[in-house]
Formats: sequence, structure tokens, C-alpha cells
Amino acid sequence: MTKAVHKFGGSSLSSAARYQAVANIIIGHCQSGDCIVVSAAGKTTNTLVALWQSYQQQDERAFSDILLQVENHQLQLISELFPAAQQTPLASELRDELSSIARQAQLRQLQEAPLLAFGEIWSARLLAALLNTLNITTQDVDARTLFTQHQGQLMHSLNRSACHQTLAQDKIYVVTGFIAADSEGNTVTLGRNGSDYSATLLASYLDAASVSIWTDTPGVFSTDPRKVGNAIKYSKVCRAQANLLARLGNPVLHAKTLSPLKETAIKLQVRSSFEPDVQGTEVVKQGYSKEKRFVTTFGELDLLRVDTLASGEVGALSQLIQHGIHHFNQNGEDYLLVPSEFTHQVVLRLSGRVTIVESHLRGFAVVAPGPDIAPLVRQAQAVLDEQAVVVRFTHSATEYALFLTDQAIDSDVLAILHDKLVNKGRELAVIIAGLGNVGEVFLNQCQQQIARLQSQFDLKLVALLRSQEMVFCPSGLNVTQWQQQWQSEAQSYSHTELLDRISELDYEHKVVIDITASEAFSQLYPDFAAHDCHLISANKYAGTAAHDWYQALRTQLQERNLLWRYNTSVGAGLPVNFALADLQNSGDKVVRIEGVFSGTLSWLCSSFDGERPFSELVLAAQDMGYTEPDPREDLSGRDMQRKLLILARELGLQLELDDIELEALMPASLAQGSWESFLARKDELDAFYQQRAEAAEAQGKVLRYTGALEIDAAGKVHAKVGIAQVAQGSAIANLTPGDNIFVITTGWYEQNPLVIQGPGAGKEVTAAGIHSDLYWLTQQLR
Ligand SMILES: NC(=O)C1=CN([C@@H]2O[C@H](COP(=O)(O)OP(=O)(O)OC[C@H]3O[C@@H](n4cnc5c(N)ncnc54)[C@H](OP(=O)(O)O)[C@@H]3O)[C@@H](O)[C@H]2O)C=CC1
Ligand SMILES: N[C@@H](CC=O)C(=O)O
Repeated sequence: MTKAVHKFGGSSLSSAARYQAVANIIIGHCQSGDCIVVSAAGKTTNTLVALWQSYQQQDERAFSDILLQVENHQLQLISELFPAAQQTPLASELRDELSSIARQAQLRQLQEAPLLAFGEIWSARLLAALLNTLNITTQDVDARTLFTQHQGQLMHSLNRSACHQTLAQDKIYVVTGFIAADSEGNTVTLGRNGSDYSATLLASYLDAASVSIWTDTPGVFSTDPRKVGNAIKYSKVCRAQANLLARLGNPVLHAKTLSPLKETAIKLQVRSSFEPDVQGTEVVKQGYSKEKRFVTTFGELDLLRVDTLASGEVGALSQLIQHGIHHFNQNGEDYLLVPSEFTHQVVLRLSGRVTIVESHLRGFAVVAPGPDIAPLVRQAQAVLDEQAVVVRFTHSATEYALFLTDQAIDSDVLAILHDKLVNKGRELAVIIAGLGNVGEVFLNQCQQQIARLQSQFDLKLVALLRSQEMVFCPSGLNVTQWQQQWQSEAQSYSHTELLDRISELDYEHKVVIDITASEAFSQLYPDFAAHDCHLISANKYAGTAAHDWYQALRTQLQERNLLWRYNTSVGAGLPVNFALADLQNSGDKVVRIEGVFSGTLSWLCSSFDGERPFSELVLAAQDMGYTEPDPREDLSGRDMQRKLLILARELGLQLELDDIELEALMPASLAQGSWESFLARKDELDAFYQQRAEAAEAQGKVLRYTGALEIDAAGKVHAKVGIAQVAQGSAIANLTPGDNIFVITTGWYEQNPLVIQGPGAGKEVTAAGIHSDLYWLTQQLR
């Protein structure tokens, strides 16, 4: 059976609520036979280290205070997680252990490693007990029965068989991270952050299919996302770069974590237990991911020059200080970058062979594909000069460069460095759904547009979709030859296949551009968002879906920092949504929007002069690409009703489609049935229109189809789309056929409303509007 290993760190188990969240993740992601590796809950290891220090200092008062703190924390977890009956045995086991610690301390027999091991033992025990109460058969396992070391080296074949024997049954195992035993059975620890290492070791011994490291950040980022808002979360990072980042002290993965996975096909993922639905970063074998750019900053470091270094000595030093040490050679000399707090220990160990070249350094490293390094070094240097950051030492290697500075790199400087060094190479994968009227023109305009955006963004057209077939090309289609590629490569697909292919894309940013008129396709938006895709829609269905669904989508997008643009869904290329957003952002309040929001209905009403039957004009509008795929969507008023709802939601109003009163521009009897059956009864449509046009004429007016939304003084919304008789010579009567007009009354534009007018339908203007949305997206991603 293939197993998966999941590791949860201290922050994932810092409170009873976090334990429950972890249990939910396990229920959702694990099956019998899987292993969970846990660290000590919250800051327990630090507290146990403090306990050990107070013991060493023979500070009895501090010792008993800290022991009480440990007890209170564990008892609180127990009382919040379990019903009373279960609390008693767990609490009494804990108290026995704490009494034994106190007794050993009194006898001066306390040992460091077994003391620290309690952190993991307690979290494994509590999590297993919690899962059992949730009817998940679970067993906690002390990793000292699985991992044995001899003279500091893990005994792999012994450990492998111990893992297979101990973890063979059909249940979930919760294994303590961080600890192992030596060949005499004494407790040893695997170093700070050793639980990640325990997880990958366990996965390699068990030949597991995957390891998921659940932490408090949702993946590997181009730089520290807490300092730089637009840090890029990479969906894939290759092991070599992850390893290098770890050696440079990047905290997401630790130096030893990757080593057990060498030569294996085990998948490694970094995910956030705080956002379990967010896709994390997959750390993949060489060749399975493009190399990315990173800027990683350092804590306080000292630079040491070493006369001679034996093989394996850097590893031994890292083991000694339980921290990664970066080693490099420059001009034939060996250098070590050591966190300042450990320099003393390293210097002692290397006694006589080491010189401290620089101390109290800060700075950063740039990690990037080899050919990018030299230009990036120049750009980084220019930024540092500009920002007056003093550089004390630099080093360039094939795939990274170090800048060791006097002062810490603050968030502002880091953001500038990130913008100049990382954001420049941004990539955006574009998935286009819908190759009909508008989609085809959009694609034909793409060649020029992609070239225009190239200086800022590397846009790759990776997929084209129709309703039944798609072409998916992760490295990018040739935009000039998309039709030929479609002819030769299009294949049928399911939505699951589409989502799988999207999840495999190795791009910093992805966007799905929906130029379909399909409700079913719009229902995939939450899945696209779950796969970190931005959205651009000409399709109006998602924007007019039931409010709860719509709001959930908006929340999902916001939580994942994803953008959704849909300006063409109202007024084609006219900047209506931009204008409404701008008015509101500037503090104005929109109180009324009225006008004509359908290109088709505008064209039909303005073109009708009684010479040609109305139905003939409908077919002409369809030929010109004005109508919806089924023109009854326009004639029924539904399309205009949708547009008014999209605008209402732009104003923050909680409306449903049916809250907008609707009067159709066709007989109700023609609404059902096929398009052919509709055409067969087109006389009924002609008579319907003729009669209303004549009635208007009799009043000296003309027939138009208009819409209005008004927010009254009490805040009540009145919205309607329908047939109107308008005075000849009025702005609406005089509209150029096909034009839309939006008359917007606001607090500031009260007497003299703001008017936006122009073509409201048509392939070219709509395709151009989608390009405008795409451009806007690239600007936001910068
Ligand atoms: N025409 C205009 O002036 C304007 C149009 N719009 C909007 O643009 C959108 C497209 O309009 P238009 O180009 O005229 O429509 P078309 O009917 O000409 O094209 C629709 C395209 O979408 C594809 N499609 C349909 N269902 C799916 C699906 N489930 N998955 C993937 N692809 C699908 C169709 O594929 P297949 O060929 O296999 O059926 C077709 O290629 C509509 O939502 C419309 O409201 C917005 C503003 C103005
Ligand atoms: N069919 C629509 C197209 C744009 O949304 C219209 O005519 O306005």
C-alpha cells in the first residue's frame, strides 16, 4: 500500500483549536496506513530548553515555575480537547511524567535529550487520542522505537525494518518527530527543526508516495511574504534550489529535510495548516520544474575563513550547532557563513584553523538560474548603491550570489530588490475558454498584445478550450498558428482533466479568460481559484449567480490574493466598471444608473423603421456578432437584466437576478423550444414588435429597451429593465444603433449626471475590452 507522510509543526498544534484543525486536515487528507509526524506543540521545545537551562544553573525556583508552566499548558490542551472521562487518564499520565522529571532533577540525574523528547511525545499522544475520539483508529508511536543512530549515523537498514514492522497495520500512526535513539537505547535528537527530517526519513524508509510538510506559510515564496506583499508563491520548486535556499538559512525548508529524498520519487509538498485548501509548493526533482528567482535575507552572521576543511566537516559543524552552515570557496579559500550566536562553538571546534573575517553581518542572497546571476548581481548592486546600503562582502557562484551588508535589509529595500530582481522575470500562463465570435478576434489580437506586454510580463498562451475539446501546451502555444495547432492537436477533455493539467502548470501566475457564454463553465470558477488562477470574464453567469455563491467566490479569491476582472460583461469595451469603482473609491455615492445596456437591443430598436421585419434585423444582429449565442437571451431582456445586476453588485448591493423587474421584448410563448422552432414562429415576434412600435409612434415617441436602478432615500433598491416609449430627439432615441448609454447620477453628479456612451456590443470592441482587463491584471501583478 502506498503511504503518505504528513508532518505538522509546532505552530500547527499551538492550541486546542489548532489540534482540531489538524485533526480535520487528517480526516480530509489521510487514509489508514498513513503516518503523521508531529513536533512539540507551540513553543513547548523552547520551554523545555528553558527548563533544562534552569536545571543546569541549579535555579530550583525557575525550574519549578517552568515545570508548572509546562503542566498548565498541557492540562489546558487536555481539558479543551477531551470530555471529562478521557481527561483523567491523560492528565494522570502527564503528572506521572512531570513528577519523574522533578525527581530526576532532584537527584541531579536529568538528561537533556530525554527531557526535550517529551514535547513530541505529548503532542503525538494528544493528537492520537483526539483522532480516536473522532473514530479514526490511530496509534501514537515513539520514534525512538523506529530510528536508531550509531556514532551519530542513522542505521538505515535497521530503521527501515523497524518502520515496516511497527507501522504495518491498517490505522493512522502519529509518530514523534525530532527524536531517535542511539544503539544503547538512549534518547538523541535530530537537531532543531528535526521533525521535518523525521518526516522525510520516515517517508524514505516506508517508500511512501508523498510527504506533506504542513506549516504556517502556504508554500515556498520568492521572498519573505511577511515583508513583501507581492512575494510570489511558487507552485513548484526544484530540489536543488530548495536545498540551496535551505543551506542559505531560508526557514521554510531545513537543510537536512531533503537529503532522505535523494534518488527517490517521493513527492514533497509544503502547505499551510492554516489554509488547508490552498495549494502549496511542490518540491520536485531536477528537470520537473523551471528554476525560479528568490531573494532570501539573513539573520546576523559571521564570515569565517578556514585554512583546511576535511570532507564532511561542514556537515559535522552544522550538526554541532544544529543549524545550517553555508560553505563556499572564493579565490581558492574556504569560507563559512555562521549564525553569530554559534560562532564561538565553531571557532572552538576548528581551533587554530579559522579566522573571523567579518562579524555581525546581515544581507541577502539572490538565487536564480545560472545565466541570470551576472545581470542580477549588477542590478542588486545598483539598488544597494541607491539605497546607501553598505556591502562588506560579496560572493557569486553559478546559481546564487551573496551580498553581506552592514545593516539588516529592511522591508522597503527588500521590496525594491524583489521588484527589480524577481518581478522582472514574471510569467503569466493564459488559459482561454471560448473561441467563438469574440474569442477568435481576441486570439487574433493576441499576437500584438503579447508582444506589447512582453517587456513587463512573459505571457504564455498555454490552453485553448471549446465546449468539447481543448489544446493544452504548458510551454506555450504559438499565437500566430493557434488555428493550425487547434486543427492538429485539439482533444476531448473532462473538467477533471482540465483542472489536473492546470494544477501541473509551473507558472508564477495563471489566468483563465472566460469568453464562453456557458453557465456550466462559470461554475468551475471556485475550482480555478482553488488552483490559484486569476479570472477574466466576458461571460456574465458568474457575476449574476446566486448571491451566496457569488459572495463565496469573491471571498475565496480575496483570501487567495486572486483577481477577477469582468469589465466586458457590461457595455463590452466601455469603461463602466472602472468608472463606478473610481466614483466610489473617491467617496462619491451612486444613486441611479439608467440607460440602454444592450448592444443588440439598441441596434434593433434604432434600426427598426418598419421596412424590414423585426426578425430579419435579429438575424442581422446575430451575424454581426452582437447577440448572445441564443439571441433570445437578449430579446427576453435577460442579458440586460444580468448587466444591471453586475452593476448593482459593483455598488455593493445584495441583489438577486429576479430582484430586477423584467419585461421581455418578445412574446413569452417564444421563450421555450429550439432556435429553429423560434424561427419557424418569427411572425409572432414581428407582430409583437410592430404593434408596440406603432403604439409608440401614435404617441409621437419611439420604442427603446431601457433599464434603470435607483437607490431611494431609505436605501431601498428599485431596478427594472423593459420596453420604453421615449421622446424623439432624446439622447436615448438618438443613440447610434448598437451604442449603449449609461447615465450615472451620484452625490457629486446630481444635476448633470455622468454619461458613458459608445458601442455596447461587437466582437472587436469586446475582444479589445478583454485585452484591457488582461493589461490591468498584469499591472496589478507587478
Ligand atoms: N458579442 C458581444 O458583443 C459580447 C459578448 N460578450 C460575452 O462574450 C461571451 C462569448 O460570446 P460569443 O463569442 O459571441 O459566443 P460564441 O457562442 O460565439 O462562442 C462561445 C464559445 O464558447 C465555447 N464554449 C461553450 N461552452 C463551453 C464550455 N462549457 N467550456 C468551454 N468552452 C465553451 C464555445 O465552444 P463550442 O464552439 O464548442 O460551442 C465557443 O467557442 C458571452 O458570454 C457573451 O455574453 C460580452 C460582451 C459583448
Ligand atoms: N448580446 C450582448 C453582448 C454584450 O454583452 C449585447 O447585445 O449587449
